[in-house]
Amino acid sequence: MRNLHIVKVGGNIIEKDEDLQHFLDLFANLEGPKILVHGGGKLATELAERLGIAVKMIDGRRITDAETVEVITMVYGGKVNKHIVAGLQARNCNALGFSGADGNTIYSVKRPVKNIDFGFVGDVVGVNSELIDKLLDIGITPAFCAITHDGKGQLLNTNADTIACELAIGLSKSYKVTLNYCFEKPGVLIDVANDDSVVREINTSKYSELLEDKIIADGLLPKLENCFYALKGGVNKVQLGKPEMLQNTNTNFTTLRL
Ligand SMILES: Nc1ncnc2c1ncn2[C@@H]1O[C@H](COP(=O)(O)OP(=O)(O)O)[C@@H](O)[C@H]1O
Ligand SMILES: CC(=O)N[C@@H](CCC(=O)OP(=O)(O)O)C(=O)O
Repeated sequence: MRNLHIVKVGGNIIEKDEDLQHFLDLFANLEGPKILVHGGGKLATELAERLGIAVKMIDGRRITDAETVEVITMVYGGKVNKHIVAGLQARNCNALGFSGADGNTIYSVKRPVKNIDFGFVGDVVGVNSELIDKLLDIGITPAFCAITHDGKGQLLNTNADTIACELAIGLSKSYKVTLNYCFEKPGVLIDVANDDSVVREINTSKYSELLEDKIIADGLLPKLENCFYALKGGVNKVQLGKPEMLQNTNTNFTTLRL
């Protein structure tokens, strides 16, 4: 089976252009087929606030009303996605920008209302891996933003970590996938203020231990849920850390195992 790298880059890196450009250097240098998935939550929050649209987050997920769908479409599908695609083109990496609606690549359903009404937030139902596979075959690097669609004309806001995870599971049928979550920390830290406290390997029992000790908190909670879901779904390797982990050097990062 061929190798495939799927790399998700988070909002804290995207927000600082210098950090984003450094990430793009390392991503563009990866050999072989690759897919980029980007967030941009912080930039969406900034624009919503400038426009006077209230921002509400619950459990790390954005409550997405009709006005917020407009904001995220402009920020994720427009500004951030096109900036990243242009940055990759400048590095001779032939990127093609996608939302899940483009080529029907990622379809989802509006999250059913239980205790909380998240609004126009999508839960992924499927991935059009056939089309993505064909694009990879002709040397295209897809760059996905955090938007999916319901097939009836509605765009849905979908967490970028989840998009990366679902793409990784969908493409694991035809590739040996390494799923990389790049963020501003060198991995899961025992002490979030100390970059030297990286947990190098987390298996399911270590995961339970870290959860019990409340070491895994905030944005890391849904991220690690996605990591283990991906491994159970057949993804070959899942790792978490700073963009340097893409270089295969001696950098510290976290590897997840079942
Ligand atoms: N134990 C921990 N190790 C590393 N990061 C942690 C830890 N606990 C909480 N975090 C926080 O989780 C955040 C990463 O989650 P998130 O903001 O969702 O990432 P992303 O930038 O990919 O969207 C980090 O910015 C960090 O502040
Ligand atoms: C439903 C939901 O919460 N979607 C996220 C999508 C962006 C994202 O995931 O961005 P980061 O990776 O930068 O956090 C949001 O709007 O914040």
